[in-house]
Amino acid sequence: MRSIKNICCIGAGYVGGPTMSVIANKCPEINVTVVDINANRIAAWNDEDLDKLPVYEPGLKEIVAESRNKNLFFSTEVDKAIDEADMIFISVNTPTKTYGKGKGEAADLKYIELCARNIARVAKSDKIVVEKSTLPVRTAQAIKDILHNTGNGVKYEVLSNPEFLAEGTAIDDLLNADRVLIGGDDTPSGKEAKNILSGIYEHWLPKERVLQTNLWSSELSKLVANAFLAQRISSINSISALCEVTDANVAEVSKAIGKDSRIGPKFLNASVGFGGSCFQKDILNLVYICKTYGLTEVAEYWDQVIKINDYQKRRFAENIITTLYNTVSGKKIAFYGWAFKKDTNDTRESAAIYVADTLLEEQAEIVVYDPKVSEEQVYADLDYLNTRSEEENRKLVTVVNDPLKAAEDAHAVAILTEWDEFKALDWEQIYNSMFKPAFVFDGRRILDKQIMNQTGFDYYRIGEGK
Ligand SMILES: NC(=O)C1=CN([C@@H]2O[C@H](COP(=O)(O)OP(=O)(O)OC[C@H]3O[C@@H](n4cnc5c(N)ncnc54)[C@H](O)[C@@H]3O)[C@@H](O)[C@H]2O)C=CC1
Ligand SMILES: O=C(O)[C@H]1O[C@H](OP(=O)(O)OP(=O)(O)OC[C@H]2O[C@@H](n3ccc(=O)[nH]c3=O)[C@H](O)[C@@H]2O)[C@H](O)[C@@H](O)[C@@H]1O
Repeated sequence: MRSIKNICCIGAGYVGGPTMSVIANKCPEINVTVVDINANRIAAWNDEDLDKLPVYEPGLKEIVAESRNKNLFFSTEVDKAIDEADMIFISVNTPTKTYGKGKGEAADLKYIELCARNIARVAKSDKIVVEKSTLPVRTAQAIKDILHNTGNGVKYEVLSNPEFLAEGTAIDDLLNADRVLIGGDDTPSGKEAKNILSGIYEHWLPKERVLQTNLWSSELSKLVANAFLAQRISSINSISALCEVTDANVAEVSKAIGKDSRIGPKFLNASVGFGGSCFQKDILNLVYICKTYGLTEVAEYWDQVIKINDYQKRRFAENIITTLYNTVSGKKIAFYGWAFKKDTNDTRESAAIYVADTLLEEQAEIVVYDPKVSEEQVYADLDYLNTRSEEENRKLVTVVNDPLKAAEDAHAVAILTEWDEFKALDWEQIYNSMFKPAFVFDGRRILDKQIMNQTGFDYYRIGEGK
């Protein structure tokens, strides 16, 4: 079996960066070069100050510190890294299309195609090309078509190796993956390529956790895994609405049903709605694929997961408005958290953005505090929605770096992200600094209801009557 000396990964984002750092760390005999066209991102990956890495993940900076410039390199020299590599991971973004056919649903594959064409143009020796990005089922066919039509004699094997890490726990997820999935052709060279990639993961994972399948099962399994996970959240969030009007408690319901080993306890936390760059995008993509094959009922079934998620975000915002005597105009609302979950600086599709947008339409004033999200990012997220002018967003929204300051003279605090530090805040001091009645809307159910009520707050949380 061929041995791999050089790996190149195209795309130094939330997946490419952490995944390649772990591979380099666990496979010291392999040189790993992560390349990106975004020079700022590469400069940040190379920054001597490890707190400036472009991705915040617990445990990441330690791994980067151990391996960087030994066998882990970050570079903008894409062609050079492709040329030198035996194995090339494609880990570029695959966002939802914002134009043309499939707008708002299909995955935009232009970056993937550019990578394939770049490889076809540059490669002079045989390569294993690995799809790491999440892709619609059958994308590997398009990649093969591009690679196999160069006429220059270079041979390629295309593998699908989707990534299952979650942000905030990426390093732990990579080091202790439930499974690694490798799809490829069942030809002798396809099997050899799958075994070579399996061998890389077997440096730190038991062999039985590395699954090999055909290409299409692997591509589709990634979309299905995300759809099932998101479906659990929408299921429990739909029940949270029912709990609020029946005096049932969603946490008690989650616990009760989760004890059934057939259901299991994970991913049953009711929330203000799931966010993140992938759940919505991947389900929309699944819906689009089903429609393309004429599977209308299947498409509608999965679309409902998104609809409930939109409903949950809207419901949370509308509850704030109704509770604050049907008007938030000119009222100050402190947002605790902007990231889509704790322990990440990523804000893509964060529920906070949409809750803010609804409240801003009602002329609320919002003060945001998030320990890892910058002021520019908050404004960029709101501007991207195009609901109002950039000036208005800056007039109505302030970003501060102190949670106590955010709450000063506020009418309400809304908890949008479950950062641990919010539990340890001096809530009595917060109460004293706010307008009365002082409202707290806990979209993450992280605070103790009894203590909050004793402190004097009007405390509401998702999935429970007051
Ligand atoms: N973010 C996550 O937690 C997970 C993401 N995924 C999937 O992984 C893929 C990547 O996601 P992220 O890392 O979050 O995206 P990202 O947006 O953080 O990173 C992608 C990077 O690719 C670069 N890029 C785009 N086209 C390029 C080209 N032609 N040449 C060189 N660089 C190029 C971009 O500049 C960007 O830095 C997506 O398909 C996503 O669905 C899968 C599992 C988890
Ligand atoms: O393909 C991807 O991008 C990744 O998507 C998710 O990972 P991620 O979005 O990073 O984070 P999750 O922990 O899944 O959380 C997603 C959202 O759901 C919310 N959530 C999660 C769990 C829960 O019980 N309730 C809930 O509201 C979180 O707060 C967050 O907003 C999957 O968990 C990963 O396996 C997958 O690789």
